[in-house]
Amino acid sequence: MAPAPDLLPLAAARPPDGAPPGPDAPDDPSAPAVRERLTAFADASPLTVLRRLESSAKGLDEREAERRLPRDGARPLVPGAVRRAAAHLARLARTATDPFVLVLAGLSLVSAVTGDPRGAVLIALVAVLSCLLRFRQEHRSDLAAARLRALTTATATVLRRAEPGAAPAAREVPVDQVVAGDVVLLGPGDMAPADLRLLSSSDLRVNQAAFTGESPPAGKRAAWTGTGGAPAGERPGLFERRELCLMGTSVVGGTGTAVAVATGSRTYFGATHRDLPRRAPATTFDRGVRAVSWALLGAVLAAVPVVFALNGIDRGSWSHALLFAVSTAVAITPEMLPLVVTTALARGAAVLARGHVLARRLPAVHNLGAMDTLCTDKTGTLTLDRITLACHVDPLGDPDAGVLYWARVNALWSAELAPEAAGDTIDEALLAADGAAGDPYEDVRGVGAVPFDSARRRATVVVRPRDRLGCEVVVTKGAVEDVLELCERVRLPGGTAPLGAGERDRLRALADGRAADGIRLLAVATAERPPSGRGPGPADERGLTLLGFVGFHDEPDPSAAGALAGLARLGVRHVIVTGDHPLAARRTCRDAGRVPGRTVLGAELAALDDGALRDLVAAADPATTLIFARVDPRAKARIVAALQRAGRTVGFLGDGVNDAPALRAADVGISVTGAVDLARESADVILLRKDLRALERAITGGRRTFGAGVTYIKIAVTSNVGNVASMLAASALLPFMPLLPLQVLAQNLVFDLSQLSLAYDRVDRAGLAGPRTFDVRDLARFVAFFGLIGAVFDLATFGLLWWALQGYGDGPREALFHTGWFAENLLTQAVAILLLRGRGRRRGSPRPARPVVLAAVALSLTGLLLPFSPLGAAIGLRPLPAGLLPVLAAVLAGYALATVLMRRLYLRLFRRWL
Ligand SMILES: Nc1ncnc2c1ncn2[C@@H]1O[C@H](COP(=O)(O)OP(=O)(O)OP(=O)(O)O)[C@@H](O)[C@H]1O
Ligand SMILES: [Mg+2]
Repeated sequence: MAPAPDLLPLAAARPPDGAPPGPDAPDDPSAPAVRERLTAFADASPLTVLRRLESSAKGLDEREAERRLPRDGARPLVPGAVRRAAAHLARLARTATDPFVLVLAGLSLVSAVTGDPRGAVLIALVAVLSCLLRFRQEHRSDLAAARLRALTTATATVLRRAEPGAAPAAREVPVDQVVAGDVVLLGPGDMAPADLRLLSSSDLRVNQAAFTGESPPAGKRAAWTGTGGAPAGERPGLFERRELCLMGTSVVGGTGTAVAVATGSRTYFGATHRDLPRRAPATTFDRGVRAVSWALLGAVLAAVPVVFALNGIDRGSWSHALLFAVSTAVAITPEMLPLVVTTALARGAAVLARGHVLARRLPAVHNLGAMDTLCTDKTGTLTLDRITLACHVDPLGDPDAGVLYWARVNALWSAELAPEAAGDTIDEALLAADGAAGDPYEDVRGVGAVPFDSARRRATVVVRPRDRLGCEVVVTKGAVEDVLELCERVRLPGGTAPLGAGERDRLRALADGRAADGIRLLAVATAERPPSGRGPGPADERGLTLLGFVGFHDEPDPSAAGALAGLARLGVRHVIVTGDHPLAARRTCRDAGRVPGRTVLGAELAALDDGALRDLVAAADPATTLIFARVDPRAKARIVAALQRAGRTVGFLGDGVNDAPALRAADVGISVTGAVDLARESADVILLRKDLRALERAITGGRRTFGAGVTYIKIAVTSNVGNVASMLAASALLPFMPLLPLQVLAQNLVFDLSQLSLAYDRVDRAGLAGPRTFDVRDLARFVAFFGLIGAVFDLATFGLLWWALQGYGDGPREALFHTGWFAENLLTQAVAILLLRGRGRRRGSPRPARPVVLAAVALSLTGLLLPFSPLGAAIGLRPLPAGLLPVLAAVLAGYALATVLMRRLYLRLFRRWL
């Protein structure tokens, strides 16, 4: 096998000053120490590095790797027990500093100071209980999420020998089993599994954006620059060192081999980031919640001073008035919101997992529900990526064995010289094709390769024919338009001829014709040159002569048509974003049962500014599929961003290295299990089976989860706002407080617990018909309509209670009034949950789930029975006289009837429910 191009003659290695540390050297985990160590590794020659790490270019043997594992590999950034304890503490701190808990703690303190120890203890209990509930739920969802993530961990390819003398073989191992001294093979889409010192490379480019924030990839070379002697101030930074690929960076193009010099917590990444900073943009749902929270905060700020003043002025006890005002503030806030949302999300993720869809991040479930546009690539998503050779033709379109021969030379030596980039389905199809003349393995010897990557859309090898001394052949194959640009001549049956403009047009038309038939056409071109003595670079692809074309079949995925039809029914628009030919994309689109719409080329895209691109995507016809063809990876991400600017919630489904930037930019990045590591690591959701129909169920699942959250918020805010409004009115009308502060809190707690059940409810089918949005105006309308009914019936209750309790003395009357209103509140709340959760059985809402029914029953029983218990007595409730029950029943019936009527009116007016 030919030597790898950038590999330094190892014998020339000279150990520089400041030799790098050996494998068993003690390590200082601080960032400066790590930087120092890595610099020493970069300064040293490859041979020195390998020697220091007691390894060789052939890799470690399995026994040695195993010996190093406990010390070196499988090392999480922080030991497991410490990490778990830290996570618990952090979670506890988070729940304990929740604003609601802080308010309760403050209230408890005020009660203690104002001489109400019983109140203080009760309030503290409420705070602790809510803390524990939330802690447990978050812990469980974190565990579930970690389990799901573990199913999709990345692997690395290392060279290992079965035993010390044996030949090395490439082996896939989980990233956490890579040890210092392991020789790692890098290809497009791989993530650096450790801090690596390159041993050889070919046109290697690495994305370091996670550290440097710069998106253009950085070129890397194994060449030893020997900067060891330079003064410290003039040394390049770690990321400018071309010899190093640091953990957390990923390969976007080219190939390389490298030795792992540091793993886990000893890496630069480990020293600087204890936790991977994954950008988690706010979901549509989060943005809605934030808007609601601000509105409620405004309501609290407006209500509290009024309540305080009314109760203080009227009744003289300012400390009591303060307590009451703060309790009112607590009553208005939907404290259970985070808990309900995480519970619903965890449930949603579990349901998705049953349908073989993994949510790597919980909030992605919401975005699945909100997604209104799905971008997909073509190859491997809409097609099966089962590529077979269809034709090999000369520039006139006639069958020609010579073209196939050179295409195979290119495929074989690409795979041979850059094995890390192997696995390309086009190359595999070429190698599997038989019937070609000559044996590229015997006739020529590879000198160097510039492997395929999506931005260049071509692959080049340089070979030396064995029968012709003093001659090298550059062989390029790739996308027709791109290769034609590089050609100066064309080989025709009579000999070669210069490639004029007319001839170029003819060749392009020939390629278009094939593409429209669904054939994937690659151009093949060669150039002869005297041996140059160095490896090839993109600059060598010059003065080529076009030999002809090789064409491939790629079967359409039979599940695609059904899946895309399903998406259309769900109201999700479809966009194709592909690196392939525009006509091939249109053909695939038609094969998948969709009408191809406007088709935009990568070159056109580059000429548009962001605003124009946004207008273009906004103007696309929703009934057709918008197509972007011949786009490179960065343009894919740009298209996603443009759709987002046009107000869409965008999903991106892709499996290639060229999809990674778009997967990250999308609201939901979706990938499949077979995808390259980089694509899977960039995605939020993974389809465990390669069946697009799973996506339809996942979207419905996302909408359910979104719907459950919205239902909770609507019901909670409606009843809280209605309740506080009547509390305000009562403060002004009554000679005493309508409820004692403790009673307000107790009532609030039971409300919240009962509303928790909504996370388990069945969702109104109408909520699944289209992408979910969170419309704050719609929420405000809902609250105004139904909160009003609540307040009206509260006031009716006040009047009736006032009238019914005439015969009692001042003290008992006040206590009974409190009890009556307390009971009535809980009963109406139970009715509200059952009636507001959907548009009604007759209009197609499903029956409430059992937890919801149980919650409603428990709520009613608490309202009726708590006054008879010691706990009720402790918060100042008295047993209700039997005579009051008919009064309560009448109000309740009135409330239920009014709500049903209002629901009908509301639906007629606004034609939508939750
Ligand atoms: N191994 C290869 N050698 C040479 N050229 C190739 C090779 N593989 C692909 N190409 C060319 O590069 C183009 C772009 O490939 P890329 O992988 O970016 O996208 P794609 O796989 O065609 O499409 P999609 O984005 O839908 O997955 C291909 O259409 C083809 O013309
Ligand atoms: Mg692809």
